Amino acid sequence: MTDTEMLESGNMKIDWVLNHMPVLNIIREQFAKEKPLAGHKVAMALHVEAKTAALVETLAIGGAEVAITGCNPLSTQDDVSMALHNKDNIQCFAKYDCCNEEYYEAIDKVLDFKPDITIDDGADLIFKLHTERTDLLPEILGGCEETTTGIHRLKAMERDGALKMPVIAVNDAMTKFLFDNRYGTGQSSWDGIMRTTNLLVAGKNVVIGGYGWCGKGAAMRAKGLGANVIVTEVDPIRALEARMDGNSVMPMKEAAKIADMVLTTTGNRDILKREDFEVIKDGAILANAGHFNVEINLEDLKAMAGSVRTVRNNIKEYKIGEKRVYVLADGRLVNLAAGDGHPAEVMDMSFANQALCVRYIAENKLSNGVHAVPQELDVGVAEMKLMSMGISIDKLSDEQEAYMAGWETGT
Ligand SMILES: NC(=O)c1ccc[n+]([C@@H]2O[C@H](COP(=O)([O-])OP(=O)(O)OC[C@H]3O[C@@H](n4cnc5c(N)ncnc54)[C@H](O)[C@@H]3O)[C@@H](O)[C@H]2O)c1
Ligand SMILES: N[C@@H](CCSC[C@H]1O[C@@H](n2cnc3c(=O)[nH]cnc32)[C@H](O)[C@@H]1O)C(=O)O
Repeated sequence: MTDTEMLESGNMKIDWVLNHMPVLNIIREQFAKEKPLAGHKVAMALHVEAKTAALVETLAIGGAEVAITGCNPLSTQDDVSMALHNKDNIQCFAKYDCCNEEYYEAIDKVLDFKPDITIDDGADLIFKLHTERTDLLPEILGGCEETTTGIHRLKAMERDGALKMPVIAVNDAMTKFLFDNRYGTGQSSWDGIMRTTNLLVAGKNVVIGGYGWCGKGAAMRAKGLGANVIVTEVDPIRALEARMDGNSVMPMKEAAKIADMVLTTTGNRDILKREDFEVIKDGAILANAGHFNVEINLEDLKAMAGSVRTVRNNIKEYKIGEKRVYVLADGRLVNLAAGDGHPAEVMDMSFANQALCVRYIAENKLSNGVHAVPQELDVGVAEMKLMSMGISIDKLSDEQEAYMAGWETGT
């Protein structure tokens, strides 16, 4: 593609998703009128694709200057990156398939811009700010974190007294994780796996590693596609929930023997490792929708494999003796590295929360530590989403409110 074609393609992708992000559009209109972010500099490390671009534009419309890079070496869409870089008050440094060095150089470039607000997906910017770029911390009003694992890391920093800035845990908003992690990952992971492999899911043994919000969504959609779903867990309550939702539950070492496809969604490392590869079924297809590229231990797989070759775009074959094991998108998030990420309607709510939380940080002085998304913002996003869907709901009467709040009546 020529540069002009790239630009056009990126802008068309952004226009398409914007037509399906009604809540973000309401916020854009408010931001255009009120300019709540005037004078602020927002640094971002998120998946650079069209829905993220819609968020970036919204912040710029609100008056902010924005610098952005990727949060995963394989999730950037270069046409969208170029389209963003060509917009007023926006700089974009993200590049698809960058090496480790380029990835962290781009994080530095975003920080060179001396932001006062950050948005992370996996805490990359905040980690740098607390290690090599501590000189920038005094200017930081606060940050937002998009994902579960990022929040685990930030809470660990807070526990150790190491977190020196306020952060809003956007992932933990109800209108984020209940929809994005569950329905978003549920749909987009299978979209990524199916378009990459061109294979049938029906009738296959599908193993889902982890039964958290992402795992629940992925298992639910695999079942809907006709798979026999097997869940692995380490948490007894979630394992029980998985069983009562109709899935089989067993340790990975057992599940690997019968798996046609494995999808990891834990946020933890080594969900698939040497002992599982030793027993894994010939032809098994492995994908990750959890965190970075640590859930499938590729070092173990490489060490065991006699040969490795690319057999189709985004599919590597590892040959262990006569056995073949296929890894999608190098074990990175299959929905973003081998797909277009979550559906626009879902990211509409996640990114509405981000935009409102950036505004909240700009307008309120927060203490250092991890903060919840204010409940009124979270409920407000749900109300706007329902309104955009043409759905109205009932209201509590005064009598009902009194009945629910009191203890004198009711037996
Ligand atoms: N692909 C995406 O677009 C996407 C979207 C949202 C979240 N995420 C990421 O996915 C991961 C999961 O997020 P979540 O919100 O579902 O988290 P969660 O905490 O709700 O669920 C994780 C589950 O994995 C289980 N687990 C941990 N170690 C395990 C092990 N060794 N074996 C089996 N199960 C194990 C936990 O018990 C838990 O039930 C995180 O890294 C998050 O950042 C990815
Ligand atoms: N950056 C790490 C952490 C996991 S990303 C998981 C996050 O990606 C977000 N996400 C999923 N799909 C999209 C998308 O299409 N655009 C932007 N963000 C997305 C989602 O909100 C989720 O919390 C990594 O790449 O491995």
